[in-house]
Amino acid sequence: MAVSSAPGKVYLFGEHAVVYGEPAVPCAIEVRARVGVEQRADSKLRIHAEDLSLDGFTVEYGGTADGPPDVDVQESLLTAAMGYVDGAIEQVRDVTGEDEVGFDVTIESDIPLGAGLGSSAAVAVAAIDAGTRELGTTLETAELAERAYQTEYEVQGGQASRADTFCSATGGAVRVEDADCRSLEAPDLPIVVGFDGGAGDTGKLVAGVRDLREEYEFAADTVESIGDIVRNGEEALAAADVEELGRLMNFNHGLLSALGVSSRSLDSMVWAARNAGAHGAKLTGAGGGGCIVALDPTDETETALSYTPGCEDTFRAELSETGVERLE
Ligand SMILES: Nc1ncnc2c1ncn2[C@@H]1O[C@H](COP(=O)(O)OP(=O)(O)O)[C@@H](O)[C@H]1O
Ligand SMILES: C[C@@](O)(CCOP(=O)(O)O)CC(=O)O
Ligand SMILES: [Mg+2]
Repeated sequence: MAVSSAPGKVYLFGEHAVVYGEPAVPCAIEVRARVGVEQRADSKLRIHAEDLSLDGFTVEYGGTADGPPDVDVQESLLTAAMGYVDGAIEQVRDVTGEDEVGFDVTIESDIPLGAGLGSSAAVAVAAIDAGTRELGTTLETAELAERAYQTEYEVQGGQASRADTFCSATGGAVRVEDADCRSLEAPDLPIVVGFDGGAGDTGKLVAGVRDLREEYEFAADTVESIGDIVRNGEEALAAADVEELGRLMNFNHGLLSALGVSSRSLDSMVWAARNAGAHGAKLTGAGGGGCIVALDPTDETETALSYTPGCEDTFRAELSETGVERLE
C-alpha cells in the first residue's frame, strides 16, 4: 500500500476570477487529506471514505461505466465521492498504462468538505500520488499538479483553475495565472479561519459566475478588477505589508459578494472578524457557505468568531510549506 497526504488551502486573493485567466494567490495550510491506495487482484475500485457521512461508508464497484453501485447511502454523497476518486484513478491508469488495474482506496481527511479549503484538490493530489507510487511510478510535482487539475476540471464540468491543485501539490503560497504556476516567498501570516459548518457546490457556483459574466459587462469588469486586486496583493505580500493585504482582502470579498457567491453566514463571519480588529477578512474558495479567512495576529478575531451566530468552528491556520507528503 502507498499512502500520501496533501494540504488544504485558503485563497488570499483571486478565486473565481482565476477560472477566467486572472491571477490568484492561494496559500497551503496545515490541514490535510491522507489517501491510501492498494492494488487489488481484480479490476474493481473499493473506496472507503471515513468523512463523507457520520459513520463513513465503503463501496465496491466496477467503476462508473458499470453504473452506480448498489449501496444504501445518499446518492449525492456517493456521486460526490466517486467523481474525484474515479477521476484520480483514471489519471493513475493513464500515467502507468495499466488500464485494468483495480484498487482499494482509503481516504481520511481533516479538511471540511466543500467549505473552500480545497478538500477536493487535496484528495485528488494525494490519490494520484499514492496510486502512481503503488504501481512503481513517482511523479514530479508539476505533473502531479497538472493531473490533479485534469481531475478537478472534469468533475467541475469543464471549468476549473490550476490554483487549488498546484497549491496542494507544492505547498506554501503560490501564484497561478492560467498555466503559469509558481511558488511565492511569503511572510508568516496571522491566518484565522471561520467555518459556518456548511458547504457550497463548487461546480454550481462557478457556473453562476460564468453566467453573470456572460450576461453583464460590469460582471466581466468585476472579474477583471479582482485580477487588479491580486496584482496589488502580490506586492503587499512581497513587502510583508499585512495591513495592505487586509485592505485588499476586504475589497476582494466585496467583489465576490457582488458576483453572488457569498452568503449570510459568510458575511456575518467576515464582519465579526473586521469588527474584532482583523486587518481584513474574506470568504475563501467557491463560497456559498463554508469558510472565511481573516488576518489577525491577536486572539480577538477567534474570540469574536466563537461568539458569532452561524460560525461553527474557528481556528488559527499555519502555513504549510510542505505540499504532497509521501507517508508509506
Ligand atoms: N474526505 C473525503 N473523502 C472523499 N471525498 C472527498 C473528501 N474530501 C473531499 N472529497 C471530494 O471533494 C468534494 C468537495 O470539493 P469542492 O466542492 O471542490 O469543495 P472544497 O474543495 O472547497 O472542499 C466532495 O464532494 C468529495 O467529492
Ligand atoms: C472557485 C474556484 O476558483 C476555487 C474553488 O475552491 P474550493 O474548491 O471551493 O476550495 C474554482 C477553481 O479555481 O477551480
Ligand atoms: Mg474544490
